[in-house]
Amino acid sequence: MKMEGKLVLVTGGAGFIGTHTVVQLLKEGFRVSIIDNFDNSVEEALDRVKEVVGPALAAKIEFHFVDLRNKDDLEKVFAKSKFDGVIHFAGRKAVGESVEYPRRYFDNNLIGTINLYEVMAKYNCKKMVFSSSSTVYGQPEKIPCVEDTELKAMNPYGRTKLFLEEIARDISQAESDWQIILLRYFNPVAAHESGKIGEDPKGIPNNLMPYIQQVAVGRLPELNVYGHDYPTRDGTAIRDYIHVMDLADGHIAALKKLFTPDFKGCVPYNLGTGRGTSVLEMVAAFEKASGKVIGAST
Ligand SMILES: NC(=O)c1ccc[n+]([C@@H]2O[C@H](COP(=O)([O-])OP(=O)(O)OC[C@H]3O[C@@H](n4cnc5c(N)ncnc54)[C@H](O)[C@@H]3O)[C@@H](O)[C@H]2O)c1
Ligand SMILES: O=c1ccn([C@@H]2O[C@H](COP(=O)(O)OP(=O)(O)O[C@H]3O[C@H](CO)[C@@H](O)[C@H](O)[C@H]3O)[C@@H](O)[C@H]2O)c(=O)[nH]1
Repeated sequence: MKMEGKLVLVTGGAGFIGTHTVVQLLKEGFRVSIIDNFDNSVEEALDRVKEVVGPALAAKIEFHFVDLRNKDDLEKVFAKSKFDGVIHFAGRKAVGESVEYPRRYFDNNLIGTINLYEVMAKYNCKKMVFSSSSTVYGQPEKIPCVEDTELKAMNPYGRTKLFLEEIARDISQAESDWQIILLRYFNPVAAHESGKIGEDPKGIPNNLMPYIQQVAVGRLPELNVYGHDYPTRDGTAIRDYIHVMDLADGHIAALKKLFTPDFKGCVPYNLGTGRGTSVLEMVAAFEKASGKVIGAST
């Protein structure tokens, strides 16, 4: 299907998954408009995206420094351009922080997304790919989880994702012209092969992979391995890690599906590999690939 020239709005496009997805969107022929408030990213990430894609494709990116909670600013972006669809990454994502400061998560993730739906409706843009998370399955009794596994969020961050999924389902149920895909990511890791973009969160990383990376380059002294008595092969917790470029391609596939004439309603898809890796296996794989020893508390 020809995507040449279609204009996609990418919220949170300066972030980890956003930057990698923008690269793939441009390569597929889309034009990209990015909204970000640099809450967890830096402007340089967008310069790096431009370097990766080269000047011809870089000319197809526009950027708006906007916080989604500011509906007036958001409206100005929609008033300027007619978007063919939206990929919505923007939000906060740290589970621990969400337990300590739940209102931050309700404010950013819920209000920001509700504003986005309102403005999209007003400007008749009704195609959305939404960043959900495998966290909506809580601690599933049976793995691998499939899309109709029971949904059960276990912390404020997870609850925002679950609420936002319910909101998407309610909107598409009530208004049949919406087309929404909910992508439930497992654990995104790694970086673009150029090494020019990657995962570089502000402050001390919450996630395993960027933490290991910062130990490798000497920014952090050692990795604390959380938990050694899980019922797993080496006692450390197992996750399903998916390469961020595969995840980015998953967004292109989802977006293309929204442009097929027979797609209707709101549909969830898992984005993972179906394979589990323990924390210690992840450390060993990183050591092998990088040639560096990762100091880890045992
Ligand atoms: N990385 C993961 O492990 C993971 C797993 C499952 C789901 N997700 C979801 O995927 C999405 C993207 O995750 P990521 O890893 O790229 O995170 P990220 O923090 O790197 O990117 C999010 C981007 O959104 C921006 N942002 C946040 N709030 C905003 C607001 N109110 N207005 C405008 N911009 C705002 C941030 O500055 C950042 O650039 C998030 O919704 C996250 O919850 C991530
Ligand atoms: O310093 C660290 C950091 C993590 N871990 C462990 O490493 C594994 C992976 O942790 P992390 O990268 O934080 O992933 P999750 O806890 O699975 O949470 C991520 O994956 C979820 C499902 O996709 C998303 O919803 C969340 O936003 C995202 O933070 C877990 O067992 C952690 O206990 C450590 O041992 N030490």
